[in-house]
Amino acid sequence: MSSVTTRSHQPGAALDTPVLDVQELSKSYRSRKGDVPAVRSIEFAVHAGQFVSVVGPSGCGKTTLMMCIAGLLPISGGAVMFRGERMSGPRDGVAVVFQDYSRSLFPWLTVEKNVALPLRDRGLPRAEIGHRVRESLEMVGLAHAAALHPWQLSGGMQQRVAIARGLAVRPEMLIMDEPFASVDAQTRASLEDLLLKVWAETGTTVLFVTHDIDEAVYLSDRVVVLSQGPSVVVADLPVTLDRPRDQIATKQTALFGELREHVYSLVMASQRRTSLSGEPS
Ligand SMILES: Nc1ncnc2c1ncn2[C@@H]1O[C@H](COP(=O)(O)OP(=O)(O)OP(=O)(O)O)[C@@H](O)[C@H]1O
Repeated sequence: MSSVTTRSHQPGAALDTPVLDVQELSKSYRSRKGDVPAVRSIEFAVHAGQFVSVVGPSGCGKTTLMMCIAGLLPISGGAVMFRGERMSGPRDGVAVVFQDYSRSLFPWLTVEKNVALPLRDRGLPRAEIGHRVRESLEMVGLAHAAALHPWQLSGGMQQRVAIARGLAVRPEMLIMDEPFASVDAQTRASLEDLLLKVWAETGTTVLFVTHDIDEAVYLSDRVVVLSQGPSVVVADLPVTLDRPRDQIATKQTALFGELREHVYSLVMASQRRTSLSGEPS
């Protein structure tokens, strides 16, 4: 059993201080023709322990937004506040998991060494590194694979290693950018459930980007819907489905159907408005 401190998750509880407060964030990329805006004026907050997903039309700026929030890209305007402090670069309390596990894991390092990497960077003592690596590999069910190399694992297992690496730093917030987009549907469902289990065990705040509206509704406490790029927030919807969730029972509820339809219609409406006017609304 994992020795991680277990915090029982109560959606709606301890929601006073936002862990993350995104204030009028804008980001433009430089091009030869001048600045090209990718996100316009994004505003939302995420409170401690919440699971919040961000969805939007393809190319609307989801990855750009996540990179800005993680402190990996400089912002053009507004502010990203983490626990009330303005973020100006990567922070120890924030871990990021990307879609492409094959590029984020080092093939020449064992699973154990991949997970240990950010802990070595932070200069943690050896014994503490060993403890945390074992703990996070246990959380994702990969304790037995510690001595293997990424290329000896399936895609789903490699993404579990990437998640373990994020968890090993015991982040206050885990940012995930389409983490399950490169695996098959069955693996995706089991990774979603694994993530919900780890989230409930650790109480980590999760900010999750996905193309998949069903996935966003299934996992989240809230779904933030972005417009076509340069994006703004068009809706911030609470998801009041009971927890723990179940791939079959939850998705059969009337509420799940209503929520997915609502989010889907918002995304489609935003796409339609853009293609009719040529301008994002
Ligand atoms: N490094 C860059 N330089 C210039 N423009 C960029 C850069 N990265 C992204 N863009 C542009 O910014 C806009 C938003 O891209 P981004 O990848 O953030 O969107 P996305 O919503 O994550 O896309 P997808 O849904 O396809 O994953 C796009 O028009 C894209 O072409």
